Amino acid sequence: MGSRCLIADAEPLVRATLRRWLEAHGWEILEARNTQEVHESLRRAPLEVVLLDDRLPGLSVHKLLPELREMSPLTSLIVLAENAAIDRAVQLVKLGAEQFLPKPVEWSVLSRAMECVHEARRTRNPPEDLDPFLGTSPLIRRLEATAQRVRDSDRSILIQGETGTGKGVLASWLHRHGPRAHEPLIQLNCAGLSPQFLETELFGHERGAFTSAVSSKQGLLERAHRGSVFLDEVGDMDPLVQPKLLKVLEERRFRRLGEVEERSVDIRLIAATHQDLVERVRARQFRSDLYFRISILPLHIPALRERPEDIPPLAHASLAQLSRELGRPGLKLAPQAEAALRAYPWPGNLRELRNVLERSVLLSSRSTLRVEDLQFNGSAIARMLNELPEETTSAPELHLTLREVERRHITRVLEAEGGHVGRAAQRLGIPRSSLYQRLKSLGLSSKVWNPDSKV
Ligand SMILES: Nc1ncnc2c1ncn2[C@@H]1O[C@H](COP(=O)(O)OP(=O)(O)OP(=O)(O)O)[C@@H](O)[C@H]1O
Repeated sequence: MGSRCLIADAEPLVRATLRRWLEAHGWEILEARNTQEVHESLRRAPLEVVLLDDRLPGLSVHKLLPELREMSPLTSLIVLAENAAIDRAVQLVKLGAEQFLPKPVEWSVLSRAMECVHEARRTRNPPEDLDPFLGTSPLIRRLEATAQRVRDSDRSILIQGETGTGKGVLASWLHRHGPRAHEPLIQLNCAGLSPQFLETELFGHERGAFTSAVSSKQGLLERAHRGSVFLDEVGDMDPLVQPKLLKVLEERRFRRLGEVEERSVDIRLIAATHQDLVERVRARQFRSDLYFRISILPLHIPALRERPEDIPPLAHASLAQLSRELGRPGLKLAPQAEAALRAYPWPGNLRELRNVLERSVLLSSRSTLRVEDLQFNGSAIARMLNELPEETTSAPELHLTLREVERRHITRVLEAEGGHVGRAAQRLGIPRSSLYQRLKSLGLSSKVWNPDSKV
């Protein structure tokens, strides 16, 4: 799934034209015809970008922009306007717009604007005020003890952990509590970047290095001089760029693209990956010399399902933060809601926990969330349920095949048991091994159950 962009414009033709171009460039598109629909879309799902016509019916753009800024601080707001006077642009930026594009929009201008959005997201620093060691489990205590030991070292650190476990949050903590805390921390996500792009981002280029290099550009390494570089998804780094990174780590030297002279740079590398790097080395996709260099000090963040006792304190911390951000004081969890959160397997880890709570708070007016307020609908389990055929009201289940009924029932029981195969098997009255066989033969993907769960 691509990044999400909302096109907010009253003109169907404008929406259709922008949609076609943006979809062709990998964006997932939502549309809004007025300001009310903009609010609804933002409440339903997180958005990376809103392309906002400044004459959208409903609230004036002067009122809407500050509201959207507050509702969703990480969404990029780009205003499209026919009146492209500079003082107007300045005014809109002051109100919270990130960019201002004159209408009719030229594709090259839009392309640059969307690239800026991607760039800002790739290099955006992780939130600084989160405590990466929240919880009481032995696993998280061990991680804290190891992190405390390595934070003062100047060696590279490798953080491993599933998606959403908080690798970026830990990287930020390591920088802020390390010897380079007063110097910059520069972040780059290496996933999906072509070797040329990655190289110019990291090392910069000289004027004329390639056709579109009309001026010279400083790379991220130079910007991070004396500070730290956080390379997220380092396992995805193109093999052509890997030896150049190794050279920086070993010799502290590099060349900008198209430059003859070498430059020196002093950085501390914090790398992160959700992949098994040893496996990548074995498959010859990651250089072994670079692996040994960056994995001297490895830190592993455990998945949330391995430490369910940490879920309640993490959920309470997220609710306290949401209380502040959304102006909803006293947000709490009812005991059953807390138990439901504990039982869920959280394939998307802390990020998913935060998203589920945010959605639940936005869609409920209660300050103590009950189990029925919890909005797991973005989760793998709920998606599976939604994919199942609708029940007919007159004769429920009669139109279903036996296989479909079985599939539906097993999915429901697994959902009720938070993806826990052992407990689901007990409820179904069959051995765990038989349930695994049924899951396989019914084609239920491991996303709906927790592969590590024990009876
Ligand atoms: N210690 C924490 N306390 C509260 N929330 C957290 C914590 N760590 C992470 N989160 C939540 O999870 C989100 C993802 O964190 P982060 O980007 O650090 O994870 P990640 O492991 O680097 O993810 P990815 O593998 O996708 O790069 C954060 O934006 C935050 O909402």
